[in-house]
Amino acid sequence: MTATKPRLLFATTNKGKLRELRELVGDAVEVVSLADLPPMPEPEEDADTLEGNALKKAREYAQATGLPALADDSGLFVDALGGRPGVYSARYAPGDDRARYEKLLAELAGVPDDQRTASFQCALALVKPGGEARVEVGRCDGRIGHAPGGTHGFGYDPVFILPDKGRTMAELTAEEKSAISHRGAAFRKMKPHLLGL
Ligand SMILES: O=P(O)(O)OP(=O)(O)OP(=O)(O)OC[C@H]1O[C@@H](n2cnc3c(O)ncnc32)[C@H](O)[C@@H]1O
Ligand SMILES: [Mg+2]
Repeated sequence: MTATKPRLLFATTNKGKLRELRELVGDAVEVVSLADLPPMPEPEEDADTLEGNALKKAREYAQATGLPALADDSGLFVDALGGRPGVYSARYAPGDDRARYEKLLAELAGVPDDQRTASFQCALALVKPGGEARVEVGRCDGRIGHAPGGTHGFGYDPVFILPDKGRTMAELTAEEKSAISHRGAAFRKMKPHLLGL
């Protein structure tokens, strides 16, 4: 007899996140994405923490669909900018990912290497249809380069250097990224709770 796999909504509009989360979860659950459902309004990300926004997104999508929902709120925290863009990373500059990392490089022009430290941080929230909620966080430390490099990943990956590897996040394979990333770290803490759905 085969048990039915739990269904889980990956509540994100970001294709890069969706790809990474799908690979992380493997075939343990049946993944539903927003693209599989009728269009619904995007939650307003007006909390002042990643945890708050992740919970808000997961709650609203779980309520709207009746499915357990996993949402991700993440950002890049740059020490020389007092932690900016942080929780506002998606809204740091209008346009695409490239416009945002180009603005970051411009803002950091002239800042020496030892002051270019930064961290990617991720909050994952799981909300069940009954409202039960859980949040897990993950973090990855590195520094901002002087020019983009690499074609993998998404977002700010081309300008985020892993000092131990001497490569940017966008120069890693998907597997290498997930093994060390903020999202991979948060996911590994969340995984047991996904299997218990
Ligand atoms: O809210 P959803 O629909 O999930 O999608 P989003 O792209 O708006 O996601 P966020 O609100 O969490 O904003 C995160 C920002 O940080 C960037 N980001 C998140 N994770 C990243 C990663 O692993 N590598 C590079 N950039 C990342 C991403 O490109 C966004 O600009
Ligand atoms: Mg967003």
